[in-house]
Amino acid sequence: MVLCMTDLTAFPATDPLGIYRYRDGLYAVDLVTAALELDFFSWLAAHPSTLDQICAQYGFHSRPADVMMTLFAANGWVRSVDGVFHLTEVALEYLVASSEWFLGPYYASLHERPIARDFLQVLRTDKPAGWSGDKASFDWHKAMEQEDFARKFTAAMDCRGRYLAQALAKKLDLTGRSKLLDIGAGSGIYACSIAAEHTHLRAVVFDQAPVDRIAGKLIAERGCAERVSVTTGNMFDGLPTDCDVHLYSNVLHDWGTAEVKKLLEVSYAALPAGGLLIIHDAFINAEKTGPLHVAEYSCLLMHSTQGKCYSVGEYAELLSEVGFVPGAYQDTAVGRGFMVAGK
Ligand SMILES: C[S@@+](CC[C@H](N)C(=O)[O-])C[C@H]1O[C@@H](n2cnc3c(N)ncnc32)[C@H](O)[C@@H]1O
Repeated sequence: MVLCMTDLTAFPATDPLGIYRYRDGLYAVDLVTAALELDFFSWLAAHPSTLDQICAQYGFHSRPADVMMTLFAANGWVRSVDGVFHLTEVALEYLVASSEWFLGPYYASLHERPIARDFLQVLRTDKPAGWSGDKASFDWHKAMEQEDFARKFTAAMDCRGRYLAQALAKKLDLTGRSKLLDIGAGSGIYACSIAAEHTHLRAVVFDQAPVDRIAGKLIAERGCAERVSVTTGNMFDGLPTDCDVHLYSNVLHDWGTAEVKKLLEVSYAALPAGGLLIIHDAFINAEKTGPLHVAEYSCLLMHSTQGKCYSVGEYAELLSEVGFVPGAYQDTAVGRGFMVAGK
């Protein structure tokens, strides 16, 4: 019997990197524009500073300021020496107002771009753009409970995952594992692709309404319903206890550190001894100097959610605090990768 009507193990013939990258990196230019509007680089040239000192000087919060400095480090515009950020030669030549090569005025016409304006707010409030203000008070997490928004957003995650999920599935070692829980699964594309690749495995797609219904329909259409089921729930309230593998794919990056830690705790409580946790996401490297693609994507997440792209080191620290034993990080495709941890 054919379990998956769509062949979720087949790989496309060409590399979509450039197409993902325009979408992922869209907001980075607006964060650079916001910093230039504040003449941030001229100040940093005269005052090499730690992240805390930068936050104190500008009234910034550490999450958005960290995303900003990681973007500048990934571009090679700042270098951190013992936690103190210094401008590099290229930034001193082109980003400092007193330099004859200063390019600030070239960006001045971009100051009024809505996302650049938003970034000034997010840096100062730590609130995702539109959440705090009167702009129709858009709340991404609330919007996901509405049928129309959830359908569109889930379709976006699904098509993105069609390629990424296979790249992940092919690299995972799930020997001896029996049941995977895909938490905040969206359409279930990751659970279906992993089940297609690892034919001994069953999977459970865990999400909230109405995404659960959307997922159920797509799983059936893909012919995967025999081994992939759907469970509805709030992931912060507890998880099914009959799975020996947990997957968080592109979920933790939507949340602040406190919520990430809470989700890891919920997973730790639900997994059996010897259980495996997989974080699939876009990771900043341990030194927080890149990759540039991920540093750019982190700008978008910082703008629109409570999260960001966390570094390998930040995840390892949180996992250890909760009791997991963090494992190695591995690249998959288009700036993504995964990290495993054992209970
Ligand atoms: C960014 S999407 C990731 C979807 C999919 N894992 C992927 O990699 O494309 C985040 C998902 O988390 C789900 N989610 C958010 N809050 C949740 C909650 N409290 N309980 C369960 N699922 C939740 C959303 O409905 C959404 O499907």
